[in-house]
Amino acid sequence: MRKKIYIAYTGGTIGMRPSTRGYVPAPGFLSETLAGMPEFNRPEMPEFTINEYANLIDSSDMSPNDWQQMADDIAEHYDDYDGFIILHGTDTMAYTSSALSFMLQGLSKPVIVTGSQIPLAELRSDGQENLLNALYIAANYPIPEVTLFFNNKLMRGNRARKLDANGFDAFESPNYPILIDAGIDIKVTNQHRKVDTNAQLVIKNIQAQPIGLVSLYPGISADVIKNTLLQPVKALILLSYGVGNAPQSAALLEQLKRARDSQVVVLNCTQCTHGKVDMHGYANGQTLLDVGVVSGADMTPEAALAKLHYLLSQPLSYDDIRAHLQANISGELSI
Ligand SMILES: NC(=O)C[C@H](N)C(=O)O
Repeated sequence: MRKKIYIAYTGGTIGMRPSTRGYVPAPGFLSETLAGMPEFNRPEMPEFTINEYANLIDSSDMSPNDWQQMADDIAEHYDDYDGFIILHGTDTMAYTSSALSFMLQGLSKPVIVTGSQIPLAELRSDGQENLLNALYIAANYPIPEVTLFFNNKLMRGNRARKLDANGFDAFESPNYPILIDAGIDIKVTNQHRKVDTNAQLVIKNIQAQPIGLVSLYPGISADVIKNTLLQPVKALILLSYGVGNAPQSAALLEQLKRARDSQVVVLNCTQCTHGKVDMHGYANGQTLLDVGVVSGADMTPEAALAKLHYLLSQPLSYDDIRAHLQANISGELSI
């Protein structure tokens, strides 16, 4: 029997059409375009249903409320389908796939987020290949995780990053092996979660949380951190240098101490694309540990932000949040 896949269409370039102000999402346009592509209805392909969202958006408009809408949508249709695809813009796709990896716990079915760099209706679009492969993989190589499919690679959703604004190979998984390499042969790399048929889906709700994010740069003033902490925020992500280093500025460290004293979690992620934070390596890193900064290890900034939204939405103490940040919840960090 053909598998049944549910497609939640949220917007993004894949379904856009040109306007006088650049590409915009257009209601009905994606389904209309797909109807003219017979390969989607070949007998090897699964059956699919498309739920086009009422408000199709460029993914730069995504917010945690939209993540919640997607999680609820999947929960509502979970028992009726064999797998789920989320069609999404590429700009914030890695944030959404990270957030959903924390929100959808106990998955026994695949959830694949995908989209394209050129609209499906245009010549040379990558949308057809991305969606066709995502559907085929959801039906035939079901991995019970939130994943991101792009340019023949299936990646863990909370490990993926958009690293190329213009190319078709826009996403990478810098700190974790890809899960499926969909070349001439489809190679499953065995780095994924295994199906547990007894797993029960549990939705963890997220409410938008006030989170600050500061990228360090030579000459940064402590006032930048001070002003970010005034917003107010419940957590601050510090994008530090290398293995987690920051300037030894007394004024800057004072601000981080004040954050700790007012129970604002400070999470240290590296500006480097590859590798992980280890604040024990240098004295400059050690001073951050001394003022209570938590290591983000090899988490991507996207996963770190989503994880903070997720943890701050739970009834957890400051110490609990610090502990959970350093623990592996959904495969987002290597310990
Ligand atoms: N390629 C894309 O989908 C980019 C678009 N701006 C979006 O994220 O919705």
